[in-house]
Amino acid sequence: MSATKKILLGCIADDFTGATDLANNLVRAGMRVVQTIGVPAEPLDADADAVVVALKSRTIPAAEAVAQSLDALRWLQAQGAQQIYFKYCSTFDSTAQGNIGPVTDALMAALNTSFTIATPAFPDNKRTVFKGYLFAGDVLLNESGMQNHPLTPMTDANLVRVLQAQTKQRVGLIDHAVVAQGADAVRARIAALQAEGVAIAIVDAVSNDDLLRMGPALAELPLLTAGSGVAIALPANFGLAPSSQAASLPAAGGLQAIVSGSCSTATNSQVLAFIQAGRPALAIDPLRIAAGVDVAAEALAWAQPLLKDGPVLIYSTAEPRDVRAIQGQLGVEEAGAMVERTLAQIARGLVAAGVRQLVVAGGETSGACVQALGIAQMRIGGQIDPGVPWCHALPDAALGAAEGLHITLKSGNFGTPDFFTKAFAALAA
Ligand SMILES: Nc1ncnc2c1ncn2[C@@H]1O[C@H](COP(=O)(O)OP(=O)(O)OP(=O)(O)O)[C@@H](O)[C@H]1O
Ligand SMILES: O=C(O)[C@@H](O)C(=O)CO
Repeated sequence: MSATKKILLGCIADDFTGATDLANNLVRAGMRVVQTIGVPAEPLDADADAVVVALKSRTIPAAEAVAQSLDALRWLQAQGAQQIYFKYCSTFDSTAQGNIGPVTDALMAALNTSFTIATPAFPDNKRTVFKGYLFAGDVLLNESGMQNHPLTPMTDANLVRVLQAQTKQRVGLIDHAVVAQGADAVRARIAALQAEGVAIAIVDAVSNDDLLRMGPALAELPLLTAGSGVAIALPANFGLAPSSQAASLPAAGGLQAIVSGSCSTATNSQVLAFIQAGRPALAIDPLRIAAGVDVAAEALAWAQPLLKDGPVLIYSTAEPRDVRAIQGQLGVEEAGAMVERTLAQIARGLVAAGVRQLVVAGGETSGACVQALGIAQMRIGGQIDPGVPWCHALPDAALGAAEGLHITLKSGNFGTPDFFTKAFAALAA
């Protein structure tokens, strides 16, 4: 394989659904984007303005997250990337030990740069930052439910404090009063902060206009760290403007299915809406998997005769109380791993049965499915809902999908209640 053209922007995302979220915003602003699953062993064999390397590094030990991110950086630099973007969650998900701080420090050192920004603002999905405090919807991060997250409980909405606890470099703030004045004011503030010894600045943004206003000031920074929001301002820095061509994918065909392992509030309402719309849906029972039943084979046998009549849903999605009960019996990790393995096997079986339009709900579930399908890279297409695009990929040759698979990876929290029907309509449009 050989690179057809040097890329402009190189991105490192700390999870799979977050990677497609970032890619989606870049595409909407005019870049052609490819997402790779992990760091490729070979040079890029596609024409793209930006590549997003999707890692699963959000909650792994900090040293491993650093090593994987540096690996991704070296590969992106080899593809010609002129600027690097480290993408984390719009709710700044991180453990007490990191990984946002340690990965940022390591990337700054490797890029030999003494200043970068940090902003998870994503106004399209109601994540805003004001005076350094992160809001999810109308409430502070630590009142949004994120304080109870099993892996990354976020108990402080003050991002200057949160990030300062993860890095030895000094963390400062570019507040909204500066952002509102535009790029020159942001540039001046960056210079002043650098003179004070600040290395990383949290940046306020409460609207897309704020992100677009600061955009030109970001062109000079070798490294940006952010959620996906700031991405809407970057293609313009490379002379690119929104175009429908950036989102173009091969024509879609084949059968349609949804595999959902997300148990978030949003996904629960999407499953309910699909069932209420009269579409066929099958619930997976983790206790039957644990009892040794071949639940994947059962589900595939159920789906087979129905697929010709439109999309089917296979889900382990459940309400928090039911999930806790299962976790109490099987253990949190064991239950998760068992369900992920089963759903991944089902995704493989569905594609082998002719599914060519596949929706996967949940970050961990997406990781398991994409890996089981043997997908190495995806071309990013049009947006279904903020943060969720359709993608096109070539799965494992053994699955017989030589024409490729349209796939979308939906973050647990994203999408309107009718997402599962809307997604297929968007592809047909
Ligand atoms: N009924 C269930 N009981 C116990 N665990 C479950 C059940 N259904 C799914 N799981 C597990 O819960 C986890 C859900 O995580 P996943 O990342 O897929 O969704 P999410 O957290 O909603 O999405 P995101 O990370 O995008 O916010 C997976 O490990 C999955 O296997
Ligand atoms: O930024 C977000 O909220 C998402 O892209 C994400 O990272 C989900 O895991």
